[in-house]
Amino acid sequence: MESVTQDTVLICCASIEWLNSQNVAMKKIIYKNAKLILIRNDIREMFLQIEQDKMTTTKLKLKDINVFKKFMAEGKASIKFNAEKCSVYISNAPPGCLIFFLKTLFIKLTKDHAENKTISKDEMNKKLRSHLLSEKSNHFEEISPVTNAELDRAKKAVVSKSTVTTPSPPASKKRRLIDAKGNPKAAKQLYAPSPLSTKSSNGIKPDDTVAVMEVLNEEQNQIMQACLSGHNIFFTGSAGTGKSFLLRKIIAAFPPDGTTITASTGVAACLIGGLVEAVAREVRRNDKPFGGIQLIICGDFFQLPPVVKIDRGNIYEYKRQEPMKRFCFQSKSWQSCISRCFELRKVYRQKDPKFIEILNSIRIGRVTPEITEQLLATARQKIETNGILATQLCSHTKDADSINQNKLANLTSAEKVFEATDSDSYLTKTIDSQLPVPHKLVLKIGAQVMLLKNVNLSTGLVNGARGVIIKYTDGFPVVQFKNKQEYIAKPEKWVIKTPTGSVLQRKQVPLKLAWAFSIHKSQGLTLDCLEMSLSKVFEAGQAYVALSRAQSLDSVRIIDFEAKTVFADPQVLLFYRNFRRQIMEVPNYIPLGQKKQKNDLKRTLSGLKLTKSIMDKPLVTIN
Ligand SMILES: Nc1ncnc2c1ncn2[C@@H]1O[C@H](COP(=O)(O)OP(=O)(O)OP(=O)(O)O)[C@@H](O)[C@H]1O
Repeated sequence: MESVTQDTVLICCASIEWLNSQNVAMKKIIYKNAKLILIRNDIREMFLQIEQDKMTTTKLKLKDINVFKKFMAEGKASIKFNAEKCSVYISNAPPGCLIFFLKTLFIKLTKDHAENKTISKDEMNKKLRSHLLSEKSNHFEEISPVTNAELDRAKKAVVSKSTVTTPSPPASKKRRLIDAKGNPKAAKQLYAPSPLSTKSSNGIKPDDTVAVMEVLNEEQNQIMQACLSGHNIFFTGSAGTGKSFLLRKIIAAFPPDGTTITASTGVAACLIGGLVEAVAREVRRNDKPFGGIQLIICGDFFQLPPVVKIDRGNIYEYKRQEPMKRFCFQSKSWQSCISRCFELRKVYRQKDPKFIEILNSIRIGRVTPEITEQLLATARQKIETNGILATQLCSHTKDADSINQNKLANLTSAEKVFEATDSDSYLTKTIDSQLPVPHKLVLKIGAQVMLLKNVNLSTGLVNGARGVIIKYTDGFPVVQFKNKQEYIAKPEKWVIKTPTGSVLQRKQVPLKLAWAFSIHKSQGLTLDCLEMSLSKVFEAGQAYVALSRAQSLDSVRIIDFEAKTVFADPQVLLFYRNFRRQIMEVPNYIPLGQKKQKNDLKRTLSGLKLTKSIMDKPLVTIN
């Protein structure tokens, strides 16, 4: 399917249904590969044009409409045209594109509504009359990009709840998250910039809103463009370089029906690399790798390796070899399947270059006496503020679970249980294994918790923010965060797609007990205030994962540390050494964030004639 990045065009499936006066469906047209375009006529009325193969075209006037966008994240929405008595049902749209398409629609209609208010009825009639009498044929053009002024006006319209001609559902029906002081949650979704561009594709100049922080950087944008042009991609990068952030944007840029999300570095990926790759070619009768299915693989192999069960009779056991193959880059088809590799270089989670240097060194298993000294010096620092205790990161899950249970039991306040609503109650365990949010959440006043959703980036209410339960309001827990912000935690929705393509959903209060986590469970998180004991870590990359959750050395307390427990998997070190070499030798391996230098590309690195720029990078060193 063609990928389009403008916010005024949407590629999706669309069906249009017309009703008669008794609200019975009279006619239905289905467009499997529809192109929806926002257009205007000569008198600036807005229309939705629906076409397929530039042949069949339907134009519907965007006036007196209702937009239903509850399932936008699944690539679905519908627009009801009240005057025409018809509805357009959109499905299989890339969710990111759908959000921006509807956002543009909303902003433009808000602007038109404001302008129409200032034009008298007489003026309007005059305009209409001259249009009808004009001999020119009816002329349509695509609407212009959203401007700053339009954006500002639309924001004000949201705040003042003006909804007369806006495409949003009625204000009373809108889900409004409020903070404990009764302030509405920022309407961030409507104003987040396009996930497909480094700056908003609308030409909206970044301002100081929440959205600006979420724009793809140049490195990330290069990867996005490579994905959109259909290449098989592998992208990597150290902790905090935005791999998960980018992956979410990539997922949002593809139509949901043809997109499956699976484990990236795990055993599943290994198996896929061998057996399923061949099956895919056979089934699809296509000799290209994976039968032509586009692969986008992302991960940092220096972080925790996949957990491999090696019991007798286990399906992973039968092909076990020494050394054990547990990374997807070890599979036979890796070289043939992946056509482009990228490495993200800009670290976002940490700002302090010294801390980043320490982390880079630990990542490859290298610990100097200075690093040990710096880490051990944190044992004495006080990191607790405003009643928020440090989260303890444990090397073993059972230690973390027992800390949380004991601490909760020690609180004297009454217990309150929050049960999730799952779309399929028989699949609760499957949902549990895929989501961070528990099915059953037991809280008490005084419980230390962590937020599991981005609620408001500008006020620091983000995934991973640490807080404490201070009271209940309307039955919902009120959390006070480290920065003293208060927030009423109402149920939020999580949607996951299983490998078979079915969609599962959970609604739950977005909190989790946070006195302690296992290091394995902390993967992927950014944490506020951390305490860890690193003398018992047992796995390659485990110390690196634990330490790299922190944003700075000031927010972490390392109780004990032994250099010998820090190590990297030799196979991973080898992979990255070759990866770096290939980056310099083969144009398909793209070093991001630096200009390609002709000489560098020509220069071969055999005989270890490494260029200075490579020598400076810790990844090429094997201890
Ligand atoms: N382009 C960007 N602009 C602003 N913030 C960004 C950008 N990219 C990523 N971030 C932020 O950086 C932080 C780390 O991102 P993310 O968790 O995606 O990193 P990661 O590479 O997946 O880390 P890890 O490997 O440790 O899981 C997040 O808070 C994310 O919002």
